[in-house]
Amino acid sequence: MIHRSLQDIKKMLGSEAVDVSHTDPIQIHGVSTDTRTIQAGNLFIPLIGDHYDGHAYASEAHSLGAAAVLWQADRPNPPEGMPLILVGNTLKALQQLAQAYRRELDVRIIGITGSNGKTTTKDLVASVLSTRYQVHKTKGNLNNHIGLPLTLLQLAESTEFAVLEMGMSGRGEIALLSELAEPEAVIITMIGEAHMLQLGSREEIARAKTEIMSGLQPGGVLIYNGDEPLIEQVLTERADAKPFSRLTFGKAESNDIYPTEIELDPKGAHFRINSEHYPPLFIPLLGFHNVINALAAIHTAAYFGVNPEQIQAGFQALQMTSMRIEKLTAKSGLTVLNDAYNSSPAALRAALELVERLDDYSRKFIVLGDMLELGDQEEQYHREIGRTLSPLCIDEVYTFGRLAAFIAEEASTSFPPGRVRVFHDKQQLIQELQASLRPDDVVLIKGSRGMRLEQVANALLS
Ligand SMILES: CC(=O)N[C@H]1[C@@H](OP(=O)(O)OP(=O)(O)OC[C@H]2O[C@@H](n3ccc(=O)[nH]c3=O)[C@H](O)[C@@H]2O)O[C@H](CO)[C@@H](O)[C@@H]1O[C@H](C)C(=O)N[C@@H](C)C(=O)N[C@H](CCC(=O)N[C@@H](CCC[C@@H](N)C(=O)O)C(=O)O)C(=O)O
Ligand SMILES: Nc1ncnc2c1ncn2[C@@H]1O[C@H](COP(=O)(O)OP(=O)(O)OP(=O)(O)O)[C@@H](O)[C@H]1O
Ligand SMILES: C[C@@H](N)C(=O)N[C@H](C)C(=O)O
Repeated sequence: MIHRSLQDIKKMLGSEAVDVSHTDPIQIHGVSTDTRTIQAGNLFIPLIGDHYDGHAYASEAHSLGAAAVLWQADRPNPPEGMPLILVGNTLKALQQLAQAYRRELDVRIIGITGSNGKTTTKDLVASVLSTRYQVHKTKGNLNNHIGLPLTLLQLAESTEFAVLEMGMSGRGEIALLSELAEPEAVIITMIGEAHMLQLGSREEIARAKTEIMSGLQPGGVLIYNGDEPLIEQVLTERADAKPFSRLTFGKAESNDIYPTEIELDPKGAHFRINSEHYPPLFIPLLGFHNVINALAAIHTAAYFGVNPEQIQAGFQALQMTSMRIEKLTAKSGLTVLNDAYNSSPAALRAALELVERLDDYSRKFIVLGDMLELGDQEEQYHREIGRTLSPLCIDEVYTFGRLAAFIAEEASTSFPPGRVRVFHDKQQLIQELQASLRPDDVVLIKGSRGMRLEQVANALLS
């Protein structure tokens, strides 16, 4: 994490800094925007949010050990008796400080975006690079205009690689993140339908994702899913002036790397790729889509000099973020596939394809929550999923939420009576599942973040 004097911080803030209250040698150790997690020595940066104004917590931050605070100049009554830097805008100051700190480090940065697979690919890339380098990766899902700057400010001076997840839900957001991080390599995992509400079409989603090019260093590399024609299309539109190289991955043999043999089993995926330099590979992740995510990690690792044996070792040592097709076993023996972090049509199709292939369980249940932020086609998207469900591959369908009920309505036309059930009360859903599920069953749980379906997974596991 950042360790600098208050005077240095003021210099790093550049034009954002208006004035500093102290000239004595105050040392800053790390940054916090939240008094609920602040550490002694931190610089407290109060942000103005949806529920609170962080400036109201500046004195509390100081009493909790903050070494200094930033204060937005248009906020009344700046506190006295604590080291303080007056700034034009605290959010912009956070971002400016993060970029300045990044530029002082020797760190090499990899940025990852895409509709789905960002977090998984970030964890895979970090794991394979860690076999050779000191790597820092985005913690959890801290991937937006606040989370990414905080991640940059967490970097140690000795960090060699930073693997940063870049999330968005609207135009211009990825460009900002890329320009803050100034990556040497960028990855676009795939283009789905997530955040269609804000963007309106998959073409616009692709344009938003390719904004990641805007901060790419000259001579950098773009690693992207070659199965998605929209990426090539919008890249042509961009006509980025700076030189960059490109590497493709995907299922099609037209990609630079593609899988040649795949065997999915209950513990993960065995596969080979189209290069004799690579031994058979294994990832401890379920689903074909994760093989594709692993290809992105292979490209990235090889680009930075990690050899095939180190790549396989990295896959074996994978530390995966939770709630991404997380396979868990209840005390009863029930298998829970907790995929509750988020949902969107492409992601749900990937998860359902995985479940349909499973054949080690007595019965297969799916619990599907609403897919949010899909815009005016939301009902159609849910109905399309419902029409893909077959009683030959899935035994029981449980839905939760207004939109997921459309999945059930369509599925009911092909499932026997009583095998498709609609819920709008989470506790009732949990009770019914607990009454129905048996130890040798498997249950997939998936819904958008706003549905909080991890509460269902946790209840079944307790
Ligand atoms: C601003 C902030 O960090 N808020 C976090 C805070 O929320 P809360 O409602 O409690 O506070 P406010 O935001 O209203 O308060 C303003 C500040 O005051 C501080 N404060 C408050 C109370 C207190 O007692 N002391 C205080 O100091 C407070 O800390 C604020 O700084 O807490 C919540 C619970 O911990 C956090 O969830 C909330 O974080 C917000 C949502 C946030 O954006 N956090 C980032 C660090 C982050 O990266 N969060 C990720 C999720 C990011 C995400 O959704 N990504 C999208 C793609 C990007 C979409 C983009 N358009 C966007 O807007 O995000 C995705 O799909 O992946 C995470 O939490 O995992
Ligand atoms: N390459 C992929 N193609 C389609 N779906 C995928 C892919 N990778 C992951 N998924 C699905 O998306 C879910 C979320 O994966 P992950 O968290 O890695 O994506 P993300 O892009 O970080 O998502 P979010 O934007 O919600 O944070 C997975 O559990 C899986 O269902
Ligand atoms: C917060 C936003 N990026 C997100 O994850 N939206 C999903 C669809 C949700 O809120 O459930």
